[in-house]
Amino acid sequence: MPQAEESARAGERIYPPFLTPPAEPLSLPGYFLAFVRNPLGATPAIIYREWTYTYRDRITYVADPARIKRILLDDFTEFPKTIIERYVFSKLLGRGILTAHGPEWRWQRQAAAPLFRPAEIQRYAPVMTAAAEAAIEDWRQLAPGAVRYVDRDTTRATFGVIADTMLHSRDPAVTEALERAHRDYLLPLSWPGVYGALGLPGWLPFPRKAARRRAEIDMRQSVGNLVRRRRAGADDRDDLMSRLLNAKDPESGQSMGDEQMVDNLLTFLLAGHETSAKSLAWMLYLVALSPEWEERLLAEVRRVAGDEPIGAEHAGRLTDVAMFIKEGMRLYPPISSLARVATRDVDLDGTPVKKDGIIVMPIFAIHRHRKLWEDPARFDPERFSPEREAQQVRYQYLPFGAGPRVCIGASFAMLEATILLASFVRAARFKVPDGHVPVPLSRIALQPKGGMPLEVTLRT
Ligand code: HEM
Repeated sequence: MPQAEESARAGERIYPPFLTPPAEPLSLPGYFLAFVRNPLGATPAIIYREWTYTYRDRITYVADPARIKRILLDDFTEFPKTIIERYVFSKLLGRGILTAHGPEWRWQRQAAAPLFRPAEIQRYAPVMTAAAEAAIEDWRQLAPGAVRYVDRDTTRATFGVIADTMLHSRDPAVTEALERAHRDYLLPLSWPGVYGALGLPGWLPFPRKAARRRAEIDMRQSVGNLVRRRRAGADDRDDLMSRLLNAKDPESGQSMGDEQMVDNLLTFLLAGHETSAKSLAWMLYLVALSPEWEERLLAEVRRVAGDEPIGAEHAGRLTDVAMFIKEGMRLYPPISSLARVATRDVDLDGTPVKKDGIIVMPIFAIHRHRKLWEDPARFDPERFSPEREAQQVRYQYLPFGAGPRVCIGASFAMLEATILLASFVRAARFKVPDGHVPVPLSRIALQPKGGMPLEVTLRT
């Protein structure tokens, strides 16, 4: 069974915890069980060192940047998203921007795109700064060194940011429905995932399926109420909600109905905070593991921002912070794999893939691939110094995906991570409780299993 390995330190070298992949190809029941427990544990070891690997004629793992470019960019219409997304998300996210295809996807993407232009994103910075300050304010109530599940703090902060920037609303009903969703929706998530991957029917039962369905209905209802209230009121705020309400499909001339609005708002609410929250929790863990980088980040933040609240005007100059964030997302990519389906029999530069075959791009493994990274398991933000980053191939580093379906929120997420991480490091010290080793667990976002407890001590 895969195990999280102890972080080992050899001098300055830090090897943060990893999940050992299965060395031998798994039997079908073995694959199924491993996937349900933790999809990362089903990723075969061979794909950490070879470019492709086909499992039972059905799933082709691809780690090669050139082939990935072809799938995600050059021939992207031939490799759409898979039935896995439909099984995992469709009742919740319907046919919104994340799950739709072709023209139906394109116009929704175009409708949302203006909100993610660089100038717009800068405007969201004060909300991000306020979210960081609020988390730090909570920590002020703690005794020095108190153990805190920092993933909960980062989740509260990033949820607040997305709700305030995209919806201008912190409706308690929406917050509660989404909090419950963590328990009832995310945990049984890998069941429909493995059904989709192995081509099994989606109606098969799985544990807590009814609770999951209730969570879906709950989340949709609470966001649906928001949409109805906005339609009813005279509200001219320029946010995601109003952009989407005013957008029109160029083919049909129709605007979005309530259901499609809910599809998209939920997509942004979930895609826009869960990933950022979990990656920030991993980054605070990495800060705690590396006193050297803690000092370096602190010195940079003080040099650039002094005691001022950290905002967009500082973010561009926080270059060590940016390197650290990129390395954090290399070792713990919030989305640990991407999947696409072949629409016809295809030869992927020597690797045959049958029509309807699933192609998995295992980002977690690609980010630790032996042919792509030197000493891949080592924590080393210097990999992302401008000189060394320039030598990387675009498609070897994929935290935000690539091609036309690249994460629309990538710059938003980078600014948010910079402001939050810089604010947190300047305000507090973090220590890993004795003997604690977090295990990476893939559930939409890559999370530390059971949460991320850290001892937090405010700097005076
Ligand atoms: C660290 C934070 C984040 C990470 C690592 C991340 C990662 C990703 C990845 C890998 C994809 C591509 C999925 C695929 O190709 O199958 C994606 C898509 C998407 N992300 Fe993000 N994301 C993050 C934050 C955000 C934020 C802050 C937002 C919104 C404010 C957002 C909204 C979306 C949306 C709407 C899509 C679907 C885009 C499309 O299909 O056109 N994400 N994200």
